[in-house]
Amino acid sequence: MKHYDYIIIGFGKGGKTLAADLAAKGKNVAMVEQSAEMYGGTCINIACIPTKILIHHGKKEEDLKEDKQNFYRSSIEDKNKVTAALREKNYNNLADQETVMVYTAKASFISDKQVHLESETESLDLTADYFIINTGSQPNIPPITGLNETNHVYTSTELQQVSELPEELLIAGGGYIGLEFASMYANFGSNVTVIDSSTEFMPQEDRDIAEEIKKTLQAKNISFLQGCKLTAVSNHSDGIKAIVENEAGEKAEETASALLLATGRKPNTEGLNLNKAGVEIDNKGAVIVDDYLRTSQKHIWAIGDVNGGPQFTYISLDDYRIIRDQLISEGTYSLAYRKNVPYSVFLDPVLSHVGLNEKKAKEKNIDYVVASMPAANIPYTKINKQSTGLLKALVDPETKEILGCTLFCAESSEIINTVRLAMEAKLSYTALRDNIFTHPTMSEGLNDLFKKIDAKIS
Ligand SMILES: Cc1cc2nc3c(=O)[nH]c(=O)nc-3n(C[C@H](O)[C@H](O)[C@H](O)COP(=O)(O)OP(=O)(O)OC[C@H]3O[C@@H](n4cnc5c(N)ncnc54)[C@H](O)[C@@H]3O)c2cc1C
Ligand SMILES: NC(=O)c1ccc[n+]([C@@H]2O[C@H](COP(=O)([O-])OP(=O)(O)OC[C@H]3O[C@@H](n4cnc5c(N)ncnc54)[C@H](O)[C@@H]3O)[C@@H](O)[C@H]2O)c1
Repeated sequence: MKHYDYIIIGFGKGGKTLAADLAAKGKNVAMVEQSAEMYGGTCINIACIPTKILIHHGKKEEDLKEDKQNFYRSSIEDKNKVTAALREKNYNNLADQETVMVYTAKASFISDKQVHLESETESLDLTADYFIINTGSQPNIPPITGLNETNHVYTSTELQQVSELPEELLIAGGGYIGLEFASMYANFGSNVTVIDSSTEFMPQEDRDIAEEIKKTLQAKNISFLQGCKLTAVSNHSDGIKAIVENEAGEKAEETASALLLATGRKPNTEGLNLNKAGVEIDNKGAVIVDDYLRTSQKHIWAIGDVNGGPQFTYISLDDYRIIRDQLISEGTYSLAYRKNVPYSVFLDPVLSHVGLNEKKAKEKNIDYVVASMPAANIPYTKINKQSTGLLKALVDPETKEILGCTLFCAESSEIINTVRLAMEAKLSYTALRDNIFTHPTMSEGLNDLFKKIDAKIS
């Protein structure tokens, strides 16, 4: 039986980066990926990269989209071309290493030192000293009557494979995927309705930000059925019929050409036989880890979505840093040091956030001053013609440090990283107020946003 120093299960962001580092140190590594369509993991094949390619195409000028079906088809083709190239590059990055073997098979544990690999062509067992579980997450599908008998119902992965633009798209779920897809498909020319079980639109955001976003999405003709659950689906002429139930139990019918299920994602632990390895999971199926991402077995780590942390590619990468530190360096970096995790929701314009907003500051009883500014105040919006949006910043009136920032404006996914760096460095808000930014740019909006704090601080 072949023995490795490390077996990594799942070709995710953290695992593939770790595999390359371990190979550079001369370690023997087996990378096990269940699907030849998934070398490189979720991000490059079915998530961040392909969806952002489509979002980018969707934002192009209207005259290019005159034949919307044709335009959409060519956007899907472009997306497929890029992901295929990335997949190949990711495969070769590891397969070309002398001490790495890539196996295309589904892995499951036999014991805490042995895994079984199963594919259409091979069935074998491997042993290792150490294991990294990096199996990601999968769509969480709530119980919906008629799902298995109904056509034109898709997960985010499946919808990206359909090259026909749905005329009417129903989306169940008003979270990251639901809203990004709503904005994107509306830009491509679909009529979009979002069914969201949450009573509040974007409940985690401050109401002024959420209202600005909702107004912007409604201006794209996106409709919202807030506080409503999708409970049943059936075939209807060339599309689907959906039964939607509000909190009072009243039922309504919606019809559309297609339905996207964007109702959350759950850790991918089914079928791994973790009990045979003595690795514990929680009641949501996530692998239980300590601050160093060690599982209940000290020689087995879990990295990325599967450990139940925030589901972002950059968190999988930061998980990698924690494990790399233990394997290759002094092992001091841990979850305890991870603060101010930013996020960007790729709407049009993008919503980005880091740290506290007013809602969270109030919940935590934290003293703050706040300043806000319309995106239209930034001179660059006269050039990019993207004047929609609102910017907000919270500052600690005692220390003058930045507590948080929400940017709903063009290019906010770039700008937010500067704000986070200032927060991590514990700089005074005046550092951003007075920073020399190039001109004309969206970033220079930070000068004006933080200048507004002056008047709030005595
Ligand atoms: C539509 C969509 C858009 C997204 N957009 C963004 C974004 O813009 N920015 C962002 O930061 N995040 C985004 N995310 C989230 C991000 O994609 C994930 O958080 C990230 O890819 C998770 O990476 P990972 O390292 O946990 O594992 P993954 O990249 O998910 O890799 C897990 C791999 O394990 C394999 N696997 C599973 N079980 C087994 C097994 N038993 N044996 C062998 N192999 C197995 C899977 O096939 C998969 O390739 C998005 C997600 C979705 C669905
Ligand atoms: N830009 C990004 O970084 C990005 C983009 C896409 C996805 N992601 C990641 O992927 C994860 C999964 O995204 P998601 O949007 O699927 O999950 P989510 O948890 O963000 O949102 C799920 C939504 O579904 C709703 N819902 C649940 N059951 C429902 C039902 N029966 N009917 C109607 N609504 C229902 C919930 O109220 C919630 O709003 C996110 O948590 C995020 O971390 C990140």
